[in-house]
Amino acid sequence: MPVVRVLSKVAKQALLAPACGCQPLTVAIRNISFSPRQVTSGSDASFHSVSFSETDHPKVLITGGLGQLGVGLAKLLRKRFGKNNVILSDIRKPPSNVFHSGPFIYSDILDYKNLREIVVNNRITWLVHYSALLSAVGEANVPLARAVNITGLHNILDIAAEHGLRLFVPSTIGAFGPTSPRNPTPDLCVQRPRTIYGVSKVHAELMGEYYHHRYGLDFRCLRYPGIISADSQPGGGTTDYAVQIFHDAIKTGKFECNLKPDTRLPMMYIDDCLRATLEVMEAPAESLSMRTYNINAMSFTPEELANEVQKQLPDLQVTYEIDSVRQAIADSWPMNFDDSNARNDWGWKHDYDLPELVQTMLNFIGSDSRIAQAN
Ligand SMILES: NC(=O)C1=CN([C@@H]2O[C@H](COP(=O)(O)OP(=O)(O)OC[C@H]3O[C@@H](n4cnc5c(N)ncnc54)[C@H](O)[C@@H]3O)[C@@H](O)[C@H]2O)C=CC1
Ligand SMILES: CC(=O)[C@H](N)C(=O)O
Repeated sequence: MPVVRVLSKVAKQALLAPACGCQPLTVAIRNISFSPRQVTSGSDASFHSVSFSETDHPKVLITGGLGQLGVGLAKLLRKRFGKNNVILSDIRKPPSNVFHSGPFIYSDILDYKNLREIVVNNRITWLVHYSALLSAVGEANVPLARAVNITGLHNILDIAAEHGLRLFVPSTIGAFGPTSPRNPTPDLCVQRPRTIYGVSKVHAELMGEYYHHRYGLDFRCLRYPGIISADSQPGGGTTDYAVQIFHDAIKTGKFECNLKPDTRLPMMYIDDCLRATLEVMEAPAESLSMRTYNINAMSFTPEELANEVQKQLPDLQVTYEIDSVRQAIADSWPMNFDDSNARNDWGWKHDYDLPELVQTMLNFIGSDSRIAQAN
């Protein structure tokens, strides 16, 4: 009898066996046609929560952790759960300050066995899956984006379901498209994105929710707006202009914007984004009426952002040289994001609006460049 069928039979017998106080048999989801963690539809979502009663803190693995968001998230989670309880991973070589700030491990999400080994050997309980190719770089390399964002996600889902992990996968405003309502965009509406990035993120939302209902996976997902950060560079997205303007304003006093001046997009300062991520991961399962939420802070156009920066740096010169790929993407994305479900269900509240964002970014980058000049 083929191995798969033997495993399937053993697992079925284990499920059918009378209650004996034994641990349920955990069999790799990949090797059988159903999961021992399978639940009937309509069952209480709170059943799915990983219990931390045996340990004070979750043990967290962050994939794709050397991008714009991962290092900041590791810092926040390490403050809360302890340095050694949060492992950053990526396929890139970490800079020395990151390498020395806490555990770092090589992990290619396309290597399923390596992922499983990391999860098992480190007794991981939470997985934050940040690896991805963003919207603009995804359009430049569709086969790679498809592999990382879709095949990689399948590996992550299977590992998380097999090992009973709480799984966070970020989605994005890019999961909506030209036929979605754009002003505002609610949680539930038509989603027909026109980028491989958007298609892969809708796929991630649906697969995560499916694994939640089918296998009891504790899947949690936030659709982030464009994220703005001072100490980490964005990885090739459509909203990158809103980070670059601060660096150019301070370094050269000139900024060439690749989107039209009136392109309105939802945006958020990184501290709000990372705090939202921690909050939704810590939210009691019974407070989550959904598993994928929009979160928002502000919406602005390049012109409005430039005007706000010019209040502090009046000499800043802004010109526009439109990138047609990015502009087409931005024109299909939400202009305003409705995040009322996140606010009602688990108390989401942003701290930074446009004036605070601009002040914080200029202070941060300004003090960095003064230090660099002094050295
Ligand atoms: N930064 C933003 O504005 C937003 C980000 N998000 C999502 O948040 C997550 C993190 O975003 P960022 O940090 O900005 O992305 P990023 O592009 O800066 O970083 C992604 C990381 O994934 C890594 N990676 C690529 N292929 C990999 C592989 N095969 N195995 C392991 N790692 C691999 C890269 O080396 C990179 O460090 C992504 O899933 C993104 O879609 C969602 C909305 C907005
Ligand atoms: C909004 C995002 O998902 C990202 N910053 C991008 O522009 O691709």
